[in-house]
Amino acid sequence: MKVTEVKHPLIQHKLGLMREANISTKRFRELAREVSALLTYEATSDLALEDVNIQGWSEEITVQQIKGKKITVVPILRAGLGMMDGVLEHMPSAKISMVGIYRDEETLQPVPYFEKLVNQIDDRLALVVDPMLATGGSMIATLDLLKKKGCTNIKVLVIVAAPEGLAAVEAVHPDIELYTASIDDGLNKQGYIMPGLGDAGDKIFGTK
Ligand SMILES: O=P(O)(O)OC[C@H]1O[C@H](OP(=O)(O)OP(=O)(O)O)[C@H](O)[C@@H]1O
Ligand SMILES: O=c1cc[nH]c(=O)[nH]1
Ligand SMILES: [Mg+2]
Repeated sequence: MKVTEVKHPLIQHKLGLMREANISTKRFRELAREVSALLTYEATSDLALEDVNIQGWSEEITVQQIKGKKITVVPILRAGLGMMDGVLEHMPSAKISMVGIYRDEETLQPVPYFEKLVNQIDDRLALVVDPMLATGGSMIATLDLLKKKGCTNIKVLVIVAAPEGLAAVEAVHPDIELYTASIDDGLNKQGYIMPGLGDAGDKIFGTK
């Protein structure tokens, strides 16, 4: 699995701000969106371009455009929704595929509860977004689902990843490319990422 920890100063600065204990819902949301936009910039740096002829201001010219442009953003509900707008800043026409999965607080096992994917998802690059990769269970369940639907071109964007979650995803989905703002120290006894961000879904939605 290709894992990229994006060390760009803007990302590291914004991630540091997200870790502050008393951050407001508004600020956490803003920063999640901003970090997601920057991760998207990095994750799409290898998209193929093609030459296209257009009418320029004085003559016909050849410009470059992204080839195919078939992308679907896949937020893992709920917290993944906090990253969606940041991704869409760079690709406003992308289709959205929703996957609802929560992690059982006792067993830490993923519990799927919703699924609405775009048609012909097998034809698209899927950008899966979730701020937290902890045990990896929720991400593995999402990747299993996308592959079952025929998706072969998948990239994952997470704001914070635990080494345990990365190893778990790698073991089952070694073909995936993953971009993260930070590989943190590891999981605590409750399965939270340390130092992490706390409960990202609660922080984005203002629930406690
Ligand atoms: O890697 P894992 O151990 O599976 O944990 C990570 C998952 O936990 C969080 O979601 P949560 O279950 O809190 O749901 P929410 O987004 O609705 O708050 C997070 O957004 C991931 O989806
Ligand atoms: O640290 C963690 C782990 C799972 N889900 C979160 O929101 N935070
Ligand atoms: Mg949550």
